[in-house]
Amino acid sequence: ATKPDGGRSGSIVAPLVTQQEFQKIDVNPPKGTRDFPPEDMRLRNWLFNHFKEVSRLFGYEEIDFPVLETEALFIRKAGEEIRDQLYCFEDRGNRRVALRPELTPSLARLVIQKGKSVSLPLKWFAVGQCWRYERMTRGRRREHYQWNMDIIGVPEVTAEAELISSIVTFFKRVGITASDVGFKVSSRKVLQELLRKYGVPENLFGRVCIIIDKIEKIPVDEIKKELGLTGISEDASEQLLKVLSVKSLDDLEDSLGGAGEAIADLKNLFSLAEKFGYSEWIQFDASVVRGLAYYTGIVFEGFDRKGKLRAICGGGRYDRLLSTYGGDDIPACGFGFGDAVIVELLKEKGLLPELRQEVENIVCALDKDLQGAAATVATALRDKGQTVDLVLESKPMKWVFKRAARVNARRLVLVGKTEWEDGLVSVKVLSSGEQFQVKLNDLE
Ligand SMILES: OCc1cccc(Br)n1
Repeated sequence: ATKPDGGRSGSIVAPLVTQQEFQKIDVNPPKGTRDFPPEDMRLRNWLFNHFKEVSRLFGYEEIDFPVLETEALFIRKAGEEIRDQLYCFEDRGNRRVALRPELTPSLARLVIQKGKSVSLPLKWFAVGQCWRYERMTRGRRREHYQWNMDIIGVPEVTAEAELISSIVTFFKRVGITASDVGFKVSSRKVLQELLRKYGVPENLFGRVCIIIDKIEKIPVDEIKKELGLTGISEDASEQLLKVLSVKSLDDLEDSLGGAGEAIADLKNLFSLAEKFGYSEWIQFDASVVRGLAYYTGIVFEGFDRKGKLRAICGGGRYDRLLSTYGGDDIPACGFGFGDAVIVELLKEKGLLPELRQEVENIVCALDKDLQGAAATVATALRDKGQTVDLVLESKPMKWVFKRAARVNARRLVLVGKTEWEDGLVSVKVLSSGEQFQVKLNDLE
């Protein structure tokens, strides 16, 4: 019988780890994704903390959901880009799943799941990573983080007015002003009223909006062709495109032949903007449609007034989304705010914060048999809530001073043999050079 180790026993020779067992890996993250090393993570935390603090300022509650959802949650037959780029696959249980491309469908799912156990209105916020699978021809990102705030259960335009106020609050907190950024505001009820006027069936509404949203991205003949494919008459298409170039609410009222819901909503929003104190930030712009099929009313998007960047954020009312998932007919509105364009804008405005690592103390034993004592000192400081970088091995002082500078320590705490016997440690304040000895318990 062969020996258990295939005949190599006797002189036990540790088998060499042969080369093929090490396979050099690609240390870069997958295409279109990012790592967040400390300096990038500090900026991300700074940004997300502002998102979350503003949300809490407005009384919203934080929620979260899985980045993985069933694919069906995002399958809408409206020709949206977000659908074409869905990061979807079949899992090991042969389930069709997708990495979420946005957060709103998950929020809708959670509201329906909670059903009668939650009382309306709900004011929820989330900051979550969203994904798209785009051929990397354009070298664009496949993931970004989105800040969302949503109000569920309020049909009035006060909801949209408050959402815009929260974004304005964020901009002001990071130093962006109304001369840097504005909001284009419109209402899809304009398109809805026109489609009804031309007898276009309701079920085409989402699709038509997605086509119209491409107005500045593809030639107008292509837009007309795609509208024609939905069965809309040439005349109706002309009218739809004409209304998008309307420059004022009064002109819109004229072109719609009287004040319908769309005009009433927009007038109400503009008067509320005055009361919230952000009138200078918003303007009516009939060409804003947004690229998500489920919006049904007010839509808005934040833009940089220099026109150099893509939309900073966007949102609107989506009163039908919950019922399309089999939920009750609950009105809702919200926005999404990505983590990419805002950083480009802050960079351009010179508003990116200088964020350094900060540590109050670097603790170091002066010889290796005091390493335990140094651990005691570190723990005592940490128990007082003080941040400590503990030098974990015996190092020359030159090394310690270099590390103290690198971690931006405020002071150096040295544990020396003679002082420690008297319960003392030596402290050196690195900015002033001030030096003193102190009893460990008195070290604040
Ligand atoms: O803005 C659309 C979008 C969705 C998911 C991921 C990325 Br990057 N961008």
